[in-house]
Amino acid sequence: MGSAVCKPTDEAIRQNQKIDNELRKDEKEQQKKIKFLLLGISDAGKSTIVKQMRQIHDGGFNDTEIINAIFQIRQNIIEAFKQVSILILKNGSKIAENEKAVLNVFAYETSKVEMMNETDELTYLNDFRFFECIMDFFRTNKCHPMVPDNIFYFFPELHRILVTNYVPTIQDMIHMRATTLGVHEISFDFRKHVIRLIDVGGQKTERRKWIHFFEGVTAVMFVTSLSCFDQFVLDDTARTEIEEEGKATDSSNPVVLVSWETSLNRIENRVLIRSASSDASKLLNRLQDSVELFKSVLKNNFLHRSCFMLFLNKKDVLEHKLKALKFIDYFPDYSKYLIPDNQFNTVTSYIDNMFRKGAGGNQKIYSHYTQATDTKSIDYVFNSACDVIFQQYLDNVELE
Ligand SMILES: Nc1nc2c(ncn2[C@@H]2O[C@H](COP(=O)(O)OP(=O)(O)OP(=O)(O)O)[C@@H](O)[C@H]2O)c(=O)[nH]1
Ligand SMILES: [Mg+2]
Repeated sequence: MGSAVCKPTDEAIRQNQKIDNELRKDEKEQQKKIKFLLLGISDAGKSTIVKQMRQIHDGGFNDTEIINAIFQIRQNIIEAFKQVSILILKNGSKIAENEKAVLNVFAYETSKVEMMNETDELTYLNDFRFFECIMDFFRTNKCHPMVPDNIFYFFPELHRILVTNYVPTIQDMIHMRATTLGVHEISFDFRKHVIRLIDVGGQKTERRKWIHFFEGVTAVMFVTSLSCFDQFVLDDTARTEIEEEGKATDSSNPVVLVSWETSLNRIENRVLIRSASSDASKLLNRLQDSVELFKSVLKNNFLHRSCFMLFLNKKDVLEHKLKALKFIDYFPDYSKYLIPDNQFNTVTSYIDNMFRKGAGGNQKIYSHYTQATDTKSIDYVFNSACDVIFQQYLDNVELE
């Protein structure tokens, strides 16, 4: 008795082939996808790089984003004015009484400004920008550790921005600050590949989410701010102590006395200025924090096959800062370095070395000095970084 073999019909064969082809196509598509992870401390410039990539490769911003930006940018301006007001009031310089009253509103009752109707708010902001003390602040400062960097771009543009029919330009969108919460992804075609670019929040509370995205990462783009060498945050122990004891507003506490919340992020970072009275042991330099973070990312087992790109960002802000501040005052060890002058090239090479010291012998790190707000230069740097990443990626694929 012969066994009955069920012969597949032509239709079934065709269906099978179709499924096989689709699976192969999916596999190829997947291989073409390259995963880039942007990591780094808060305010380093990660999201700014994403915005530039969207602008260059992904059709730019849509209308809804542009409308939202009108309010976000105005909020950025109010927050910056708050910091500037606090600085001027603390400085104790002579100010006219009527101006002092307005400075006090910006410094300590910002919500009053935020609650105004649009016309009143715009008038209030427009009057404020012509105060002698405010104009003087922006005449003498091109950056300040307590004041968000973007206000130095926005201030000369306020005549255009503080009007009812304001429409943000692309440059305005790039300079706008919005702290990243959660994890965001964009993808775009690049050469023969699809790049998945993942942006995370850099605040300490956000960092615990990162690990969930570490698998299959082709390249880590670690972004750091070169210019944060004069900024401090409370170290973890001090922050816990202060928060637990509810002393956040106690002016007798020497650390809190010099702490002012900035728009860097409203949730957890208080950026501090070191003062003679501050307890240095409780302060963590933000550049040092960034170096430590880089070391811990490098050590992560999930990332041992990833390519590491270090973007030493905000080079324009660093250049300004070095005209007013001595790097050695913040990093005394710099005195032992080659020729420890205050020149941009020497300082940046020292900073680059600080990051490299954390790398193991066989881990290659490619670094770039960047200004993420400059579209042309970030496009150029991104392309050069991709040349290396793709080469390493193809070498790895061949080895598999
Ligand atoms: N002048 C200057 N400003 C920059 C540069 N890069 C970024 N910025 C500004 O710095 C601010 C912070 O940049 P973001 O890209 O939001 O920083 P981030 O790393 O995403 O910060 P988190 O989302 O908090 O992790 C924004 O206002 C940017 O416009 C730069 O190279 N030069
Ligand atoms: Mg961000």
